[in-house]
Amino acid sequence: MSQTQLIWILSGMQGFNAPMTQSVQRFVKQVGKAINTHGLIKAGDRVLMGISGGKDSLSMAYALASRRKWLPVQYDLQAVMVQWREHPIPDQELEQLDRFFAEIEVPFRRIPMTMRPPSFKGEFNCYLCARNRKRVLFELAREEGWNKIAFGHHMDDIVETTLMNMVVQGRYATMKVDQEFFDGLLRVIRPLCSVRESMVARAAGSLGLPVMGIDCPLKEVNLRKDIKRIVGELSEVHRYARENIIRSLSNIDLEYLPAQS
Ligand SMILES: Nc1ncnc2c1ncn2[C@@H]1O[C@H](COP(=O)(O)OP(=O)(O)OP(=O)(O)O)[C@@H](O)[C@H]1O
Repeated sequence: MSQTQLIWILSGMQGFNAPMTQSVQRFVKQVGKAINTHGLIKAGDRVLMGISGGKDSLSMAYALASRRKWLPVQYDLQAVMVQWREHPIPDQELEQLDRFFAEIEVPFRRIPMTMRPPSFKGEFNCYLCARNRKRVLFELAREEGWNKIAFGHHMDDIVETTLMNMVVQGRYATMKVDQEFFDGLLRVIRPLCSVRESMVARAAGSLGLPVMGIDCPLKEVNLRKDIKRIVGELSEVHRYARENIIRSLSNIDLEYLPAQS
């Protein structure tokens, strides 16, 4: 057996602990930059990571777990998936997730929940789903003393939310990178805030993360999909359109605001 073959076999055995490829290194570095710029994770923090099984939250888990290995700053991590009974996940996918989290040494919990209680009569939508999931995670954090909840929203999510608020609600508002709740007892953080979706996708692909095919009947029809296409078109007009939309959120020139009608 040649030396190269041996290295290849050994790195395969290391799985998610194998040396990082360049695209993964770039991704983890960009996450670290956002964490440092916004002071998102500090020594002693207890961080609950919301895991959907999609590429974003799994990549986030990988980045936060990897950084913890080489940083002098220590923090606790736990991964939690709110598992909707209405959308059962195949056993094989669950096993792959369990294996991934065991390898990156992060405890992983699944909390089975019902999306629509029998008392619910209205029409279900993405907003209600996200609100239910947040409620479950907030309750868990309060009961167990986790002081931060991390979500895998990336730069494109933030840009899309900004445009959706402008177009649909006539509001210039966005998701916060670091949001305080209950007088600062709990904070919601978004460590992927300055990473483009394309960079997350490249890292997830290169790592071979066990990304689940999420079985949501609303995912192909929602408004976000249209806005995503428009953001893509804007970035063809200007390659830094996404970054500039984000910058504009803290660079508002009030002089140009029209009088309120
Ligand atoms: N079922 C869930 N349980 C726990 N956290 C969740 C769940 N679904 C979503 N989240 C958290 O909320 C974030 C945003 O959710 P959204 O449904 O918008 O996912 P997304 O942008 O497609 O990201 P992902 O690729 O992680 O699924 C996720 O990145 C994750 O951190």
